[in-house]
Amino acid sequence: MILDVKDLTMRFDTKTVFQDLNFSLKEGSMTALLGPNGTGKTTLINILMKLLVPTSGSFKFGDQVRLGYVPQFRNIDAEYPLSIKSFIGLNAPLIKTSKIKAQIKHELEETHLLEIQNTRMGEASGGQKQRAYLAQALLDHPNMIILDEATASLDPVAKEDLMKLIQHLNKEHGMTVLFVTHDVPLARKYMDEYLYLNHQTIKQGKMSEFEGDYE
Ligand SMILES: Nc1ncnc2c1ncn2[C@@H]1O[C@H](COP(=O)(O)OP(=O)(O)OP(=O)(O)O)[C@@H](O)[C@H]1O
Repeated sequence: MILDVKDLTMRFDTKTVFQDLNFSLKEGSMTALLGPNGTGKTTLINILMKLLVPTSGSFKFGDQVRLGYVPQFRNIDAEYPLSIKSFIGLNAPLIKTSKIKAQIKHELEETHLLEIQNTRMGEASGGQKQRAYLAQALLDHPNMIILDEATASLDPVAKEDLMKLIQHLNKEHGMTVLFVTHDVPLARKYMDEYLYLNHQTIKQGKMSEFEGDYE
């Protein structure tokens, strides 16, 4: 197991977001974290990223885990001056040795951004910006990535491109994927398992057996 969650409970003041969540993720799995608005998906991710402390319960990552996090791309100002390449390099030491330059180039290739590396982030499309965030995360050589609504504001083609890239990382590099989304059809197409957070509890199963689209 790459992640084991035990009796995890989160309360804000008197509001219980979820109670006694139990689940685990297998190494190399592709899991969609689904659930209606406000059921605590982001809260759960923030706990796993150690940005929030749970009220009770625990979780444990496998000893070898290197966790990467890909946020939903922000509305970067059209005037934002950094190129795609420089933006990715923000997640690397300031002094760019040849080794680091080679790593950045590798991630530009991996995320299909090499040819447009000098485009300003402000001018890049939503899909390109989202792939730049992914490339930033990949610089840390993660073997597990958490993506928070990474396809939410992308057009259909950009969505498919991103999902194919994630699929490639999973199949070719054995990356474990936890993908927060509201897009059930997309999850059905690309994910193997689901975690469904609702009514303060979580259900886990095979994506092909997920019933309904809850929206
Ligand atoms: N810091 C906080 N203080 C108090 N309540 C909070 C805090 N953070 C989140 N909440 C509440 O916890 C609940 C879960 O929020 P969360 O953002 O985790 O849901 P979500 O499933 O990610 O929603 P969405 O799908 O809309 O992104 C919400 O009712 C929210 O108002």
